[in-house]
Amino acid sequence: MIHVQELTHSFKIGKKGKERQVPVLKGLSFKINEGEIVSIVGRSGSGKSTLLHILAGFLKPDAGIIQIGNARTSAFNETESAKFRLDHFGFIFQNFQLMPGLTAFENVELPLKLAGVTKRERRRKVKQLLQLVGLTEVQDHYPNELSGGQQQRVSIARALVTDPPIIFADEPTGSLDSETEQDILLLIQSLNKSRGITFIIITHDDTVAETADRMYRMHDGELTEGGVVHAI
Ligand SMILES: Nc1ncnc2c1ncn2[C@@H]1O[C@H](COP(=O)(O)OP(=O)(O)OP(=O)(O)O)[C@@H](O)[C@H]1O
Repeated sequence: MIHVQELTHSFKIGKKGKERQVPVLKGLSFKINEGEIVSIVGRSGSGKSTLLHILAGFLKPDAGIIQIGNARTSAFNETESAKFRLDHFGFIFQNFQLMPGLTAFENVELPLKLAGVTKRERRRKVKQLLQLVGLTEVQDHYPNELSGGQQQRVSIARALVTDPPIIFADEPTGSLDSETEQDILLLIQSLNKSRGITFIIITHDDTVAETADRMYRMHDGELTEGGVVHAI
């Protein structure tokens, strides 16, 4: 369970001597249950990325409490945040963020290599995940030899390889056509069901957001649960 209370954050902008504080998160309180798919939807500039960076421990909030399971992560220092992130979070990005010089297999293997897992165990795990996401046939291809949907599958397998209980998906279908988008959203749903992984999907797209179990709308630094659609 992720429990966020009264989270606030602002950025300082403007020239030196003329800076002003711009509030970006204005006292957010919400919960995300274990094993849920939750979407956070909002227009560009509404504060979604800032919220993701804070939840994942890349950025310290000005104030507020974040509790993840038994951990009060908002009180962590940078080292504690980094360790917690490695153990608990996986990430999927709009532009996949694959290493261009590594094959699909090697991209998925990399986090295990960095964690010092034996070669034998790495092979077993990577093969199992590539099969799960339907990429066994193209495991020796480099990212530029794969379609967008296949690249996103590689990045999903890479996010899963360390068995994190929570995966942050930042515009996971933003670079995909609508058919491939459906495939990836179905894959997320099936991984959520089969492995109980919590997914937090950040998106500006209502259609994507509505595929989640629950949806929060971010508007002007505030969060409301449900599908209140604001005029564009
Ligand atoms: N490092 C920063 N310094 C100053 N202002 C920032 C910084 N990062 C973000 N902002 C501002 O905070 C607000 C929220 O930005 P954020 O990136 O969180 O929005 P978003 O909803 O993720 O947008 P997008 O969908 O375009 O990524 C914006 O007005 C942005 O200009």
